[in-house]
Amino acid sequence: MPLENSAYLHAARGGTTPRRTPVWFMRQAGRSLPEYREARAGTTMLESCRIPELVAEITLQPVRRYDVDAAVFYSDIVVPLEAAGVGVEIVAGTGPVIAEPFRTRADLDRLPELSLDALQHVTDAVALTTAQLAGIGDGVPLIGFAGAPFTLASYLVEGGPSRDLLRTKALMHADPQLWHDLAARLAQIAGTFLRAQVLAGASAVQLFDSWVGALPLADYERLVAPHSSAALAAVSDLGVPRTHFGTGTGELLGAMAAVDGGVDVLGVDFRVPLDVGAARGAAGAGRPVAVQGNLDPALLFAPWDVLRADLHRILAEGERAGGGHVVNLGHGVPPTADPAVLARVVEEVHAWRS
Ligand SMILES: Cc1c2[nH]c(c1CCC(=O)O)Cc1[nH]c(c(CCC(=O)O)c1C)Cc1[nH]c(c(CCC(=O)O)c1C)Cc1[nH]c(c(C)c1CCC(=O)O)C2
Repeated sequence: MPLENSAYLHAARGGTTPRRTPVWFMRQAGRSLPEYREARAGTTMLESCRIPELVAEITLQPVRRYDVDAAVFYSDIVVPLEAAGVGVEIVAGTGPVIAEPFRTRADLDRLPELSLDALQHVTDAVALTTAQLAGIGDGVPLIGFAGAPFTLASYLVEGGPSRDLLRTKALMHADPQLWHDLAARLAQIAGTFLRAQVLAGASAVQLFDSWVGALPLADYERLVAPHSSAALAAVSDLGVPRTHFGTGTGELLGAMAAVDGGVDVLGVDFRVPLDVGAARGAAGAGRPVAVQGNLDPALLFAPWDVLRADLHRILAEGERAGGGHVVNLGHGVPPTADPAVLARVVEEVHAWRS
C-alpha cells in the first residue's frame, strides 16, 4: 500500500512512530526559501496558485531541502473564496485584502456556494503534486488544508488582517443569525475545498483556525464549533486524518478536539505544553487525540543549544502525551527564518529515537 511506512500518517492516526518522530512546518514553502522567491518572481501569490506545475514545484521545494515527513499543499485559505467569486488579493507583508468587505445580509449574496467543478485548477495541482511526491523515497504524504469558517470570516468582515477582530466579534453578537448564515456558507466553501484536495490525492487535512484564540470558550462553542464541525464533516467519509489548528487556543483545545465527533490531531501552540494539550484534547473528544506542535517560531532565531534543548522538551512531552505526536511550530515559519536552522531541526528530531 502506498505510504504505509509514512511516519506522519502513523502518528496522525494515533500510533507510536516506530521509525522516527515525524516533523513538518506550517509555511515550510514560502519566502524563507530562496528557491521559492525565484520560482515566484513575476507572479502574484494567487496567480501562482492557478498554475499546477508551479504549485507542485513550490510544494516539493521544502520536501527536497529538509526531508520533512509531509508536504503541505501550496495554496492559501482565500483560494476557495476567490473560486467562489470573492474579490481578494494577497498583499506581500500584509496578507489577504478583500475588495468589498462583508458587513450586511445583502453581502451574503456575493458569496455563493462553491462546487467541486470550480476547483479544477486545485484538483489538477493536487494530482500533479501527489504524483511527484509518490516518487520521493517511500512516498511523501500531502496535507490538504482549508481556513476554518471563523478565520475566513475574520478576513471577509474586517477586509484584511486585524489585530483585535472588532468588527467580526461585533457582528457575531449584534446579528447572530447573520453570523450563523455567513459561517455556514464558509463551512460549505471550506469543506468543498478540503474534499477536492482529498479526492485528488491528499492523504490528510488540516483546518486552520489561526485567529480563533480571540474568542472565549462559550462563544466558540455556540457560534463557531458547529461550523468548523460542518467543514470537517465534508471529508469524514474519506478516511483521512484530520488536524485542527489555531493559535492562542489554550482554553479552547477541548472544544476544538471535539468538533465533528472528534478530530485525529490537535494543533497546540507554544503557550501550552504538549502533554497538557493532549489531555485537554482527550477530555474534549472523549478519546485520545494525537498532538502537533509546538516549537515557538521565535526560537528558530535563538542559539542552537537553546533551540536543541527545547526540541528535546517537545519530543519528551510528545512522547508523554502518548497518543501520537507530530513535531511542528506553534505557528508558521517566519519569512526571515534561516533554512539551515530548519534543516538542523529536522535532523535533530529524526535523530532523537533512531
Ligand atoms: C491566516 C492564513 C493565511 N493563509 C494561511 C493561513 C493559515 C495559516 C496561518 O495562520 O499562518 C494558510 C496558508 N498559506 C500558505 C499555505 C501553504 C503552504 C505552507 O504552509 O507551506 C498555507 C497553509 C501559503 C502562503 N500564503 C501567503 C504566503 C506568502 C506569499 C508571498 O509573500 O508572496 C504564502 C507562501 C500569504 C498570506 N496568506 C495569509 C497570510 C497571513 C499571508 C502572509 C502575508 C505576508 O506576511 O506576506 C492568510
